[in-house]
Amino acid sequence: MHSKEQISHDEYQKTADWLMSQTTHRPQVAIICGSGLGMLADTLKCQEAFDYSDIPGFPQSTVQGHAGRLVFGELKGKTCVCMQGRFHMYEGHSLSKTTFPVRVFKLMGVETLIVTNAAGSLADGFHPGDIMIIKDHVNFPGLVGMHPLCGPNDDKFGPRFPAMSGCYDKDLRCLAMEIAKEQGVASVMREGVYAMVGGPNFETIAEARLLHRLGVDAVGMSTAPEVVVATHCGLRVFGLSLITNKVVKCYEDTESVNHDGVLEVGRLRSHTVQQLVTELIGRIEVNNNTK
Ligand SMILES: O=P(O)(O)O[C@@H]1C[C@H](O)[C@@H](CO)O1
Ligand code: HPA
Repeated sequence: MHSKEQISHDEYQKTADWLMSQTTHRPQVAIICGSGLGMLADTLKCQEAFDYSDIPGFPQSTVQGHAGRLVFGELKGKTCVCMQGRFHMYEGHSLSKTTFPVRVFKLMGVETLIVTNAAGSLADGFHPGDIMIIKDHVNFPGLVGMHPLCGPNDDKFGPRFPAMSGCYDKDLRCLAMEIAKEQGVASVMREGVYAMVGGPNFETIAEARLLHRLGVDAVGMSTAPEVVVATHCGLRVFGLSLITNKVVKCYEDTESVNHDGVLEVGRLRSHTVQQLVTELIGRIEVNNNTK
């Protein structure tokens, strides 16, 4: 894997220009769908969709539950672009490729990024089916230099040393919690810290215990690089983790997690997640996209 592959500004621009030549939609909000959460795109009206394989420069999705389609459309008066399928480091993509669409969205005029993922819970009191608003993250690969911003900095996107202290927008987190209360789903809502690990294996019990002791509430294999790149280029970010399983922390526990189970919880909670994200997008303040 080339974790430090460099992608030039021109390459991002070419993809953005190609997409803008193929659709008249000018998105204000981008959504990245996590495992089993691709149905978020189904809510978009006046859809135009592109297979990743047809988009110049786009990587390909290889994971079950990640369709590999970029869907444009309207939702509650906002123009959106939705990734039905994301790219993970463990698929062998470089981190630049993993986060490639985020910079393309920026160049297309997107202002707000909504990231979703499936995650296992470590926090006591979190259960499968709960929806965690991401308050902050621990980017484990990033801490050891497997980081999408490694290499020469592209000043056109952002500064060499970006701050990450407020990377999950506080107002959007409050708004989402308010909406959840109005929709009568407050009892399944949580807020917490997401940690990204490299995957693709699920955690050992010792790893689970370590993460728990470190104060991690939910663990997954994505999202942090996308959020880092989005924050670097000035996008406002909101993140949700759907808790699909409890991470096994006891040697006596006979339960074990698998990807089909992860996807199944996505299906079961699809309606709730859709309702929440739809209403949030409806209430997000955006400017006109003049690209
Ligand atoms: O794309 P996300 O982070 O939602 O996918 C999670 C992590 C692994 O890719 C997979 C494990 O079931 O789901
Ligand atoms: N660990 C890591 N990634 C995950 C999990 C998990 O338990 N569940 C869904 N994605």
